[in-house]
Amino acid sequence: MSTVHAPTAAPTDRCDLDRIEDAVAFIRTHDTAGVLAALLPGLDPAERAGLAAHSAFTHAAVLVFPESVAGLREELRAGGLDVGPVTPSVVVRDRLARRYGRPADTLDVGILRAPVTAADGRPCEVEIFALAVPAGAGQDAVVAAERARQHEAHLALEVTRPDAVVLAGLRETLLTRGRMTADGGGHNAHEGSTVLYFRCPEDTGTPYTRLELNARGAHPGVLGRHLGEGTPAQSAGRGGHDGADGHRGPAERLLHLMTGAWATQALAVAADLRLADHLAAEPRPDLARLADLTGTHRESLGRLLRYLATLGVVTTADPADGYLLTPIGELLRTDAESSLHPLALMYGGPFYRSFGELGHSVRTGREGFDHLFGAHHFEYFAERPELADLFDRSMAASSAMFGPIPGLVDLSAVRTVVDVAGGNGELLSRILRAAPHLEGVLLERPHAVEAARATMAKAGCADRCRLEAGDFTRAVPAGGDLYLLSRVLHDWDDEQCLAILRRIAAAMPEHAELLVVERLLPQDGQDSLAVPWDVHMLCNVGGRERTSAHYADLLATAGLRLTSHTELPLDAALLRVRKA
Ligand SMILES: C[S@@+](CC[C@H](N)C(=O)[O-])C[C@H]1O[C@@H](n2cnc3c(N)ncnc32)[C@H](O)[C@@H]1O
Repeated sequence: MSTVHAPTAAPTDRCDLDRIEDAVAFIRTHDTAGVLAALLPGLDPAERAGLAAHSAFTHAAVLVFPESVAGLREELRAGGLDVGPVTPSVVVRDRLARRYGRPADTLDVGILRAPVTAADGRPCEVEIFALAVPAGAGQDAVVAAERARQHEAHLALEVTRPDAVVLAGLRETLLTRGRMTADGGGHNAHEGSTVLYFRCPEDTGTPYTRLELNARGAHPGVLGRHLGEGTPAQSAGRGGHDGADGHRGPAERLLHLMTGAWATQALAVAADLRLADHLAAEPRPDLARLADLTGTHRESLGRLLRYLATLGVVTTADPADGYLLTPIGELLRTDAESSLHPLALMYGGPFYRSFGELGHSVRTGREGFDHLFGAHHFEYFAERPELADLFDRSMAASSAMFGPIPGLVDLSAVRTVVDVAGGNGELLSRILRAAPHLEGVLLERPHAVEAARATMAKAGCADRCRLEAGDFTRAVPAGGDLYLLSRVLHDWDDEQCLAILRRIAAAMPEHAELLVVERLLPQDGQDSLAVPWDVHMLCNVGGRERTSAHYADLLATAGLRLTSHTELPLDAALLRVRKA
């Protein structure tokens, strides 16, 4: 296929056809070694050659959204791609259903496969997952989020002579040297094969976010270890990194869990010393140089760096050659986009001290923060400008979760957006920037309004945004077309949430929509950042994380209706709400 041409009045969106075309071009220009170089830029040539000797590139996969899967097949065939018959996809359909809280039977996902020759002349395939989106199907949010995040785009390797030792070695190299994360897998008894899924590091520079490693036969030992590896959140939570924990016994794992607070403090000290900034400013500074730059005790700093290396924050082949930041460590730079530097100081500072009062919270149901500091954290921070500023910057640190929101909502008919407790204005400014016809109103407590003013000015939206100092339990600005309530409800118990939601419902005109951003507790015991953050809310704030069903109940009691929810980055979700 030279180009995928959409026929006139093509039902399939051009961007989807481009994505397929890109996948075909990727296959044609890559052999196995090329795929490994693209996905694993951190590997040295010998490691890459070792992997390439035992595996072969088999396919590139993308997810697209035609009006009909059969129609897409015809378009692709007309464009010269030799597409085989459509087969239904259960795995991707169920993943989409779980991700977006939709019934699986409302999602029609088919698989199309077409042969494409790889750069080395070997036969490969492009694998096209197609979710049929007929006009008016109400799948806009799913389509927008998947196009933005490309969860299903992946590359696949086949282990050429699979045995348990080879498979274990490949897996180990991908996890430890390739900085990939275990992301599930399974044994298909019907096909007699084992598949291990990996999530790629974020800096690969390809649109492919996952790698699939297929091996003929059953490999229960390797598969069991891979499944036990868990998600990145679990790995971070237990203080280990990469694949190392998969090989630890129960006592070692428990010791790592028990000493998680040491990792919190090591990160906070690294942040306080601005180690990441120093490591980024010079090529591979060595220990003596870093000790000079940070004014620290050289030998002790070396010991801290060794610990940070085991946490996956810095790396060094030999300390004498100097230290480098890993992609995780890069996020501690103060100038990184969505830098987590302020959060490292917050979780290692005031919230570290108050988390020591968790026992009090569990025994009494009351906040550990108030028990230690004598005031609710909002009051305590409000009276201490330095802490209030750190809190605002901490909230901004996880604002990556807001990225897809302007693309998920049709803003064309909206005129006024009201952000209730909008914090430093990060979310509202992103929405105002995305649609220059919009006017914004941001309600905040008096001490927080100045931070929002600075954000609006920086975003060039100051003249389109009114800042109101006020209290959402007393009044919420009326007459908006779109209301935002981001990371507010989790700060409060159900009774207080109802008071806030009733104020908002009273202020909303009939046509208005409310967007709620929160982390959702999983209903099925799965891992999510919402789970540890729920305990943080209990101890430090007096609020809680909730399931979508819990939010739906609260909203209904306040005269509102949850219409859908969509995944956002960092395990957050966008809940879309209308008046009941
Ligand atoms: C967790 S922050 C979320 C900020 C912002 N919406 C975001 O997602 O970044 C909660 C915000 O609620 C504000 N807040 C707390 N009580 C309030 C009240 N009674 N009226 C208005 N805002 C309040 C706080 O000042 C804080 O900025």
